[in-house]
Amino acid sequence: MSSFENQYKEIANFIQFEDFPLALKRIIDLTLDTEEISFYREAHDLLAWNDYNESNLDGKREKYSLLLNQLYTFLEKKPIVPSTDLLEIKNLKKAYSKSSFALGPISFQLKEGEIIGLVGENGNGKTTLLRALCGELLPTEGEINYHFHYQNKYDLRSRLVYIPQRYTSWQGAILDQLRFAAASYGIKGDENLLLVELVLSRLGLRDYQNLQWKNLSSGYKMRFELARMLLRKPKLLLIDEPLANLDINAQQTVLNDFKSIAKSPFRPLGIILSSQQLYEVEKAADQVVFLKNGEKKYTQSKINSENSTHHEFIIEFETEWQYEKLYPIFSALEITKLQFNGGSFLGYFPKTVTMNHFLQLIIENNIPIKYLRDISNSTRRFFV
Ligand SMILES: Nc1ncnc2c1ncn2[C@@H]1O[C@H](COP(=O)(O)OP(=O)(O)OP(=O)(O)O)[C@@H](O)[C@H]1O
Repeated sequence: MSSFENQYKEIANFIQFEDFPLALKRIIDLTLDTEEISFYREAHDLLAWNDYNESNLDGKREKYSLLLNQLYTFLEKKPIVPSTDLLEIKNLKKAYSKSSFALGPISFQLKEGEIIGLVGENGNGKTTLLRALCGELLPTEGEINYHFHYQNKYDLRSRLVYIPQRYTSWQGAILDQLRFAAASYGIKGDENLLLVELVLSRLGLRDYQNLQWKNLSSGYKMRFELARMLLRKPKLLLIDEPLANLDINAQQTVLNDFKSIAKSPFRPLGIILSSQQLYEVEKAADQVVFLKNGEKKYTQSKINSENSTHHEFIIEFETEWQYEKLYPIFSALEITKLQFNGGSFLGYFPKTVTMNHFLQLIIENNIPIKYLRDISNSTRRFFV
């Protein structure tokens, strides 16, 4: 089954199980993928109908399914973009004249449709790396190769979008700002308003479109930046700490948004994001690059399973039981180390041990467990 068919089935499921907000977001993604004004109009009409039919579930099921099927018929004829290389950095280094900090050497590759999560404690070089990648900082050594066509530095900056931690401030209502941004990217006439409305809806900004930028919360300011990004259709999105000002639900939502935007079968995008939210980033990213004192300590990859082969089974768990009660039980699994870090235990076992073995022992011995996580392949193990 192609990635597009999977996408279609997933949306059909959202409709069937009445998750209409999620279905609508994904229908808008497909609508944007068509790049056809007639579909922008259809989706716009659906949004307008929605405003007066919030509780009409049967109507929603019918209308959403109709548009989804029309989109499917159109898009199944559109060629799926094969995943190609987007960015390669080789032995990149950056030193500052007024600081002892030095980034690198760092090497990695990014393909279209992939997400890289940059993780690491404060001051370990995440922002420095993103600024070097967007051309704001000149590397001291090494290479940055962008595998997409651009004519000059200015053109390069229009093919990639860098969203820093501190946003530029904007004047006026966000609808007007986005319409202006779209016009400056060459989107004129009816298409301008239709596209901006879709993008506003896609990012949950529809109810705030007439607010002044300065009155948006920081989470919504980030969404506004993403809306500007979607209008520009870049190849590469570099974004510094996008989860920093979001509550836990919004973090999940934004990461899922990143995933579906990056993995569009027709207009894929590469994303590099930095974050302190290790678990959330690990779930969404294809590769996690862990920076420590400016150096790449570890890359976790979902794409290349060789990289994720762990040497031992490490489990983080919480229980009220004490060390002396636990250790003899876990020796049945040949535990090599049991460590308490204040809040939780870390158990280190040979790599032949699996989660099922561990769970079996927990159940057989009736150990009360409050929290449990396999961190054998997680960068979490470097933080504990
Ligand atoms: N323009 C600069 N001149 C001199 N030193 C700098 C400059 N920018 C950053 N640094 C130093 O480089 C180091 C890495 O900073 P950077 O902002 O890249 O880390 P970070 O991992 O993004 O941190 P955070 O999570 O706190 O944003 C820090 O020690 C910082 O003081």
